[in-house]
Amino acid sequence: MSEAIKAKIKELEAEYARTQKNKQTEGHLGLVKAKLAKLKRELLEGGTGGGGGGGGGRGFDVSKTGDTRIGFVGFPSVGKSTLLTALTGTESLAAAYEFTTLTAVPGTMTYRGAKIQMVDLPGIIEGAKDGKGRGRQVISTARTCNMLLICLDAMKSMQHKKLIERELDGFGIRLNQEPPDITFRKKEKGGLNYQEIVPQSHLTQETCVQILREYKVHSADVVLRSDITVDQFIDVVEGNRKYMPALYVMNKIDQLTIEELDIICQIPHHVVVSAHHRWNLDELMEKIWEYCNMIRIYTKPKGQIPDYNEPVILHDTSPTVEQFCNRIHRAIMEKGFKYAWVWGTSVKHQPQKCGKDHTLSDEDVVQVVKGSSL
Ligand SMILES: Nc1nc2c(ncn2[C@@H]2O[C@H](COP(=O)(O)OP(=O)(O)OP(=O)(O)O)[C@@H](O)[C@H]2O)c(=O)[nH]1
Ligand SMILES: [K+]
Ligand SMILES: [Mg+2]
Repeated sequence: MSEAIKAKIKELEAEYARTQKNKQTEGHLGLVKAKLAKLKRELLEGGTGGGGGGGGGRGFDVSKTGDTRIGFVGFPSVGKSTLLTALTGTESLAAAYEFTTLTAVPGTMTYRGAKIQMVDLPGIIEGAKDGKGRGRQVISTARTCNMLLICLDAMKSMQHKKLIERELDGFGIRLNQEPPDITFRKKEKGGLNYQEIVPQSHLTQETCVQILREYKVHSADVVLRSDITVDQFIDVVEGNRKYMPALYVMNKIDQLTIEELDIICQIPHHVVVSAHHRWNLDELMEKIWEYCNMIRIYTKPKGQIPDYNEPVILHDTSPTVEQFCNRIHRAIMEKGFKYAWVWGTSVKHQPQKCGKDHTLSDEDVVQVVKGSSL
């Protein structure tokens, strides 16, 4: 069954490769891509060892603790375990042979009051997403993280970066990409309502119709608010994509010359480190904080001083009071939230009475006032 799917994928990939890319063929190519996306999903969901659904495959059984979870992904022996030990103090066996780490090893650290869980993972190899090694388990666990550290050996070919990206991409993980700004809503009837708010350089109504037909969707609202690619459109139709921030951690820089270092520094989203010598880990943490969009909000119980030791961590550049409340307890918004007193840079007056839609800033202090407490 999976052999048949793989053969069909090969056939479609060949067709895609030999078709000229121009305006006339765009619709057809879109259709080929949609067919490919569908088949690849079937392959992932149907393969051995996978739990099916939710992107296919089951991750390692590591309970999530703390505010933020960061996963280490990379080829064998790039130094993931050495890095985990250097950052968290949790001993994860490191050695000069490949596949030293065979399961997920969590470690924790506190940074600027946030409790960060770091998860060292087994090395992955090419073909991981199709079930090679523990790849699918690794990538499934990676999907549960707030952010990924793509660990690379700075001495090795940068081809490895591409290979890792392809493996993650094949599992529905989109690195350092925003979800496309479009509305896609399936309907019972009424045909396709296609609207371009922004002119499209890749997608046309015809391509859109063809792709949706492949998914047996005949009626839908499609509103395009940004200029997107055919692949991005298919992502939205497929659903279940995971958009994650990622940093490329270029390890073992102690082995490089200055000239080699200069070249590596051109890679976007990179941080150079030496896990072994603990070089540049400060910058790594600084960047992790930035990439995870971490914001600290201090809670202030009525009549008490704010709790500056245990900030509530939100992962958003502009979180609202409502998001803050939901992070503490779901029931707050449902049961009697009236307003919040807010101190800090997000407000003019100290304190200021704010509604649920008010946008908070890093290090604001918030006191929630509930109806029942009056
Ligand atoms: N020179 C140098 N060697 C390093 C550095 N970090 C790790 N190593 C070495 O690289 C080898 C592999 O390190 P590990 O931490 O086991 O690598 P890993 O990525 O966890 O490997 P697997 O678990 O097998 O996938 C070990 O011999 C480490 O001592 C570094 O910054 N510089
Ligand atoms: K190793
Ligand atoms: Mg390891």
